[in-house]
Amino acid sequence: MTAVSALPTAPAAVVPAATVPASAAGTEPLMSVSGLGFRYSRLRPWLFRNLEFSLERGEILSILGPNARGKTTLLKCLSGLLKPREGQIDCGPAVGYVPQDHGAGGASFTVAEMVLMGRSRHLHAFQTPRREDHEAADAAMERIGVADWAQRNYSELSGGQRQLVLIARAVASGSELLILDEPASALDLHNQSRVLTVLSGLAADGMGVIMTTHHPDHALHVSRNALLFVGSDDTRWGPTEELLTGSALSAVYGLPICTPTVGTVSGDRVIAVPDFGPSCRADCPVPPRSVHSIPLRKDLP
Ligand SMILES: Nc1ncnc2c1ncn2[C@@H]1O[C@H](COP(=O)(O)OP(=O)(O)OP(=O)(O)O)[C@@H](O)[C@H]1O
Repeated sequence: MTAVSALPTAPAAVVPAATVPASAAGTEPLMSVSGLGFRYSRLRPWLFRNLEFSLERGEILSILGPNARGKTTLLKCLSGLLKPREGQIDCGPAVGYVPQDHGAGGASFTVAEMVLMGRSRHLHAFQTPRREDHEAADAAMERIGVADWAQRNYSELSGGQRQLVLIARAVASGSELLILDEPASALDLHNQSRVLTVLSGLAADGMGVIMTTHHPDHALHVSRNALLFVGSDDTRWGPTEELLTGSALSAVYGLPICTPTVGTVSGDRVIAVPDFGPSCRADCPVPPRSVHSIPLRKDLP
């Protein structure tokens, strides 16, 4: 296992995993990962190496990074769908995995049947779902807000609706650890809020949640800790506000991003605002006030 100290020096509060206390409360982490590395073959580059983090009960960990950097691959390793090339994953509970691909395939199941499938790990082969399985599925559909579609055909739902159904299926599974690949990517603003609220509620109930997201705002909103893919051998884990700074996000995504604190109806929030550049329409009512220089990845502390 390569020592974490081999990583470039991280910002002061973004401490290397090995020095992070397992838990302020002294409880066992739900999942702990050390020295994790993966590449699809010897001929392909490493997507990540020396990856270290842990997740406690009641925590939502957000994973961020550019496209094709290896986030889905990491989730598949954490869910047991892919075997890491190196390192170790210690995980006690069963994991509920919600994939990124929401294609309906040729399936002609109802929403209720799809959610009930989440109970399969509680059943023997060919066993008919019991009353408690139906109750768990119904409760999950109510919680996620998809109960009204119970008898609709899953394949006829929109992408966003299917995303909510798959989250309900994972909730119905009763897993203590949910791993979700971009759970809010196809959702409108109201449903993004609904999913973040549901995930926060599950965490408040003592579950652990790991999700990928392309929305720094979502991470800042619900996650105490985040994991940021900076480069193939530079993956950082730390407190969200201290990891997802404007300069770090600008360097990772290659465009100026600032992170102001704004007042909202529910309190002050740190948000991430990207500057999409000269594509801004000419009659934009607020002229740009300053030109940011984008820090390069190599310049990150
Ligand atoms: N089965 C596979 N065999 C070989 N390469 C793969 C396989 N699956 C994914 N890859 C490659 O691994 C890299 C990382 O893919 P991955 O889906 O993990 O990225 P990601 O960070 O989740 O991307 P996105 O943000 O676009 O969803 C990509 O270059 C992808 O083409």
